[in-house]
Amino acid sequence: MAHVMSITLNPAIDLAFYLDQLMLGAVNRPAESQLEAAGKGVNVARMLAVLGHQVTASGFLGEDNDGPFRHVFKTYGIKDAFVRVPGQTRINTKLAESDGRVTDINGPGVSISEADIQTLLQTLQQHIQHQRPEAIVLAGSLPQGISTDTFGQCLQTLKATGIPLWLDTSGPALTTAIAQQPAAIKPNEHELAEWAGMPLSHQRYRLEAAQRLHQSGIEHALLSAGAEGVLWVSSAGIWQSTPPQVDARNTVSAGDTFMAGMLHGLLNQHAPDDTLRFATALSAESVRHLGVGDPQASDFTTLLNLTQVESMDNAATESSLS
Ligand SMILES: Nc1ncnc2c1ncn2[C@@H]1O[C@H](COP(=O)(O)OP(=O)(O)O)[C@@H](O)[C@H]1O
Ligand SMILES: O=P(O)(O)OC[C@H]1O[C@](O)(COP(=O)(O)O)[C@@H](O)[C@@H]1O
Repeated sequence: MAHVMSITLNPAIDLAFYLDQLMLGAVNRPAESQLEAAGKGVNVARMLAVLGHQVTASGFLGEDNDGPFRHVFKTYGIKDAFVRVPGQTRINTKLAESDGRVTDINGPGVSISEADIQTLLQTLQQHIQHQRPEAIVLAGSLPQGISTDTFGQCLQTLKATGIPLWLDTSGPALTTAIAQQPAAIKPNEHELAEWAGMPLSHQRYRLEAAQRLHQSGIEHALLSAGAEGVLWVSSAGIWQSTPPQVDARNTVSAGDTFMAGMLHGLLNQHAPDDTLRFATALSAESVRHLGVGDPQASDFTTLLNLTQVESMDNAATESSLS
């Protein structure tokens, strides 16, 4: 199994409520609530650790409320290389309703200073030199105090290590990330629509956008679209997957589970269709509950068998001719 470094610049403690139906402006009494250390890179780290990889997690954590993170790192055997900064890590609220709708309220996060950024870069360099990870994942939004320019410089530093860099972010940070030509990127269709300059509601537009991403110099362009599945454009061809129908209770962290599943398959040199099938089935498994996917779920083999994967190479050729 591989060593992976996972970076979360703006982690969160996720507070999830399960409601029949959200009533705005009224007292809501959820049937269930849960509090968990999260943030995109933390979720990816946890999923990779579950899949047997050695993971070092880094980024910034508020020193006043890092208990839930320390608990997760200990439980999953993740090496804690987070830089502590004054204040509290944000709490993100997830309101999951019985029809599968989820409302996210994601806070801005702690304020990061120039000195904090330098400390983080030194910490990362030490860990990278010492452990030589086979991949670096950087996932999630930017905290206050990190501009897209600074983010771009951090990405350049990471890319200069020569270690494949996997990115998942949104908004202006996504545009900056794409410009740095990482090894892989995984936006969802709403996030990529901003960069593409058009809604990606149809498969044809998604295919064009994913191809453009790959042609811009990104080896693995991964475009996810919730229950409609994933498009993957790489030099190994174009693949599409459709997840099985599941009872979607909480879609939070589905994207993180998917990204970890893809990295797992590629690090283990699994065939492209097996890699995509596994990651898609694992992310479908994850939406049935809070948190990342469970490859030990009793029906996981059934989910794998029900996940459709097909080569799109012909469709892409037809699309470029029309
Ligand atoms: N309702 C759903 N049913 C089955 N699988 C889902 C569902 N929502 C998400 N997934 C799986 O999780 C993957 C990532 O979800 P998506 O919503 O696209 O990403 P993100 O969580 O980053 O917004 C999808 O490609 C799909 O495989
Ligand atoms: O950094 P952002 O973009 O605010 O996202 C943070 C949120 O993303 C999550 O990691 C979930 O991400 P995905 O649903 O995309 O997998 C939550 O745990 C967290 O609250």
